[in-house]
Amino acid sequence: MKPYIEARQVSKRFGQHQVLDKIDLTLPAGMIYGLIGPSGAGKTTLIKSILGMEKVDGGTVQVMGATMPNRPVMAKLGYMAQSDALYETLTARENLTFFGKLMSVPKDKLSQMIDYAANLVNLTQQLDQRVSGYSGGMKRRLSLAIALIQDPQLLILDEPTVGIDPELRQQIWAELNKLKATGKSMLVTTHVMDEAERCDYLMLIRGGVALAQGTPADLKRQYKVDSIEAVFLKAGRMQDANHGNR
Ligand SMILES: Nc1ncnc2c1ncn2[C@@H]1O[C@H](COP(=O)(O)OP(=O)(O)OP(=O)(O)O)[C@@H](O)[C@H]1O
Repeated sequence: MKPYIEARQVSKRFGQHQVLDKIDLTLPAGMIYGLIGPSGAGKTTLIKSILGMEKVDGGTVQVMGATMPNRPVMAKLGYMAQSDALYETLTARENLTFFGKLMSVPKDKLSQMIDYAANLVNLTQQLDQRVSGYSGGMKRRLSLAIALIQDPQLLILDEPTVGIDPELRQQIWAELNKLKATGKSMLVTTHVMDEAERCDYLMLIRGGVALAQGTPADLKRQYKVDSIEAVFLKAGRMQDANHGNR
């Protein structure tokens, strides 16, 4: 079976600024892949390049065996962007209905999927409230519910848990793991180190360069430290030292 995502040597520049430098990423079925890095590292640009929303300057990207953008593949994936794109004057239910129809969720399944997705993100009680009255965290949760509405095989989630309280974050991660157990895959960006530890595989990215890639356990072993945060700091110092030597 082809990997869900296969990116080879992806490079991207904005003007003179090299934002991605020869990135390789392979996401097979049944895996949670974490992209972790500081603000401006290139995580969102990598995701947009994978989705075909940014044109790359070098390298190749395939999603489910297709070059993006590709409509049939888009229908099989759920994408949660970093900024919420919601209809503020509509209720959450109306938003979910709109996006469900857009994603061609069968009519007889739509209300069941809305209940499932709303329950997952703990919005069942507020489903019929207008989004304009939602807090930032509630909007994040609704965006996640929308990404799940067509029961996608592949989820691409850009900072899905920003503004979400720790208890609900735990629940969301538990659900992501359940989805994974059914063969679905997720590409998730995060700043939060304990979330990085929950991923099956990580790419540490800084200044558009993949500093390190591996399972959390492998990375800690390789860098001889006991946390992903420490791996990051050590890999970053090594990157700085190499730059200094140039
Ligand atoms: N359309 C654009 N035009 C010019 N520069 C851009 C554009 N989009 C992103 N950049 C630059 O590319 C770099 C990487 O941005 P990107 O949003 O991919 O980082 P990130 O790792 O997702 O950061 P954050 O965690 O803050 O979202 C940044 O320096 C950003 O300013």
